[in-house]
Amino acid sequence: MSSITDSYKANPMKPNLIIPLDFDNVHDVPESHRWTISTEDPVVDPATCSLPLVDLSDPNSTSLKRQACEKWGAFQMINHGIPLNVFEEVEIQTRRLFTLPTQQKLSALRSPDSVTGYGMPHIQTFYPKLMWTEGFQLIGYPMKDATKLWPNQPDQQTNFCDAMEKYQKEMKAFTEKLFGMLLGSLGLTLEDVHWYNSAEGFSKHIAVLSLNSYPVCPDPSHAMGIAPHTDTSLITVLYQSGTTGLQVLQDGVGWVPVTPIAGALVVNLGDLMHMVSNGLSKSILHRAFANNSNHRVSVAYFFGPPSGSEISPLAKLIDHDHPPEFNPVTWKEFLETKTKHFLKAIELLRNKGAAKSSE
Ligand SMILES: O=C(O)CCC(=O)C(=O)O
Ligand SMILES: [Fe+2]
Repeated sequence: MSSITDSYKANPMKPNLIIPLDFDNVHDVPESHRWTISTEDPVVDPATCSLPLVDLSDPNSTSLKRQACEKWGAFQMINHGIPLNVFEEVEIQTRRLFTLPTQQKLSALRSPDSVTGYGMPHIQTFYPKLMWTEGFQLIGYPMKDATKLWPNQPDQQTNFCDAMEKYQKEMKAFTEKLFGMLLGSLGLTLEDVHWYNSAEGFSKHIAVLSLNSYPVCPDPSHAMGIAPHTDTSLITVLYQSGTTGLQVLQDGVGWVPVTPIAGALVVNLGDLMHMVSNGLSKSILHRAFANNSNHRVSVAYFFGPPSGSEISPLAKLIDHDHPPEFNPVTWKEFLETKTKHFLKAIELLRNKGAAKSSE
């Protein structure tokens, strides 16, 4: 954990960019938040093109998973085995947090060089217009922030922290399994992953939980909920609370809306998965919009390796015809590169020699 924080310390966010809009007191989209949404990549009709849907209980879904990794870098999944009340409870607590008065939420404002607390996503740094969102990030049991958010409500502090702890526990067990399954679809096993073997399995894995809020917006076509980005994780599991807004970019097709399916979760494959799979698994570019009738919330669990582990294409995927596409890097170094160079980070780590030798 400490070295993830160090990566943010190296590139702290401008303090004024961390503070979300005072959503309680706006009735229009201010100029600072008014986006011209490019139509270069059109939004496609979800009836004609949609993310793959993987039934995790289906033993024959391996090739679908592989295709989802390679072609999309994302999928929805059903029959994941996580009880629905876990999501209901995390959604109730998430909404409870974001409907607090603005001043109350600001009492838990994230500091510029930190990972956890209330504020705008780090990617705000890379866009000239402000986003129509607010977030709260946490690792573990967030009692320090809960006492600031609900200073006179010890029961609420505990209920919030307990729901978040339970959710992270479920997600930890689940993402470990899912990571193994996705490796399996690429012809690999957990034993092929050096940091899995050297760090007592997954016990030192780093994960961050991000609660996202997209308040009702008077003019959603001129506002951006969360701007296009790839996740820095190995895998991200996203609960999108039954509200539309998420879109993924499919090359040559356009922005594909991810229509919520009751009980389903979205999986995004991140930059680290792209690198360890030697480019086989796509790191998906995605964005999300607010809407003008419902307050959209989402809960993203970012699953990554132990912070000091070396990220490099897995040895089993490398041979004469498949040289390593990326130079080895620690997660800490990658995060530093990403917080500085954003979407160009992956290209900066590309092994230029491999590109030449495979030409
Ligand atoms: O709210 C969503 O659907 C997407 C959130 C997201 O992309 C993120 O937290 O990284
Ligand atoms: Fe994301």
